[in-house]
Amino acid sequence: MENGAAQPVIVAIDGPSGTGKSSTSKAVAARLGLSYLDTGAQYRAITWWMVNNGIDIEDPTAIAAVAGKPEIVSGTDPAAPTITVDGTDVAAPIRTQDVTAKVSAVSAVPEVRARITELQRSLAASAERGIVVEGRDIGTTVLPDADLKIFLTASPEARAARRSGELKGADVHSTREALIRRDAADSSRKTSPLAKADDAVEVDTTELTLTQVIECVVTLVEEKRAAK
Ligand SMILES: Nc1ncnc2c1ncn2[C@@H]1O[C@H](COP(=O)(O)OP(=O)(O)OP(=O)(O)O)[C@@H](O)[C@H]1O
Ligand SMILES: Nc1ccn([C@@H]2O[C@H](COP(=O)(O)O)[C@@H](O)[C@H]2O)c(=O)n1
Repeated sequence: MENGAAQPVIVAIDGPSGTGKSSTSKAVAARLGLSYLDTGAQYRAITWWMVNNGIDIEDPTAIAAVAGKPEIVSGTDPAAPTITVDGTDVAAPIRTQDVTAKVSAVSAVPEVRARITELQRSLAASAERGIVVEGRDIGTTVLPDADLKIFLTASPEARAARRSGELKGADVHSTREALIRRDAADSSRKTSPLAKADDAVEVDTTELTLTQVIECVVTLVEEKRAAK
């Protein structure tokens, strides 16, 4: 590129729950001076709004009818990512067990996905230096032309152990069952299910430390940048 300015790089990181997408994406973006977008937080935010507004989350027609109402704003600084709904900071309430249990039903509604996908594409397009976007359908649907696509995996046992550590000793067995249930719902929905893009690099993180995963992804991004 002219004047030595680096071209923006778009990185898509997908995978099932608890594979390390958020931790990896945030760290990679911070290391490389890129923006960062947690798309799961956006689906959680719209779910939080539905619950708060008394929408029956078992009724896709009711969800579809109001999917355009909440204004969801994501801050993409990897050092301090933010998420607001109609101006309210929802970073904490979107992480409750209640929202986690309901988010797959809301995110399966095509009108919700269309709305959130538009937001994601617009944020990616405006990221001057590039962006790391993590989710379930980024490589397949949201940003099919991403420069680099990564699909993170890990055994259900490793993921449950990581999550229950995070949830201060939550029962590993029930955590594992809940992860598997959410992945099954996300993988089986009709509209842009959780899936590995054909051209994604799969990284199994079961036996890797978080630092090793971050190094692996940083190397892959740098290789792509060098080849651009
Ligand atoms: N390779 C790893 N080794 C050990 N722990 C890890 C590893 N990667 C992530 N973790 C830890 O596992 C937990 C889940 O990671 P993270 O939230 O990044 O996963 P995720 O894929 O974004 O999950 P979700 O899709 O449910 O949001 C965190 O506590 C994180 O610190
Ligand atoms: N691209 C995406 C990202 C997320 N979802 C849905 O949101 C849920 C929460 O995601 P977390 O990463 O915060 O755990 C997830 O279970 C999906 O239902 C999605 O559909 N597409």
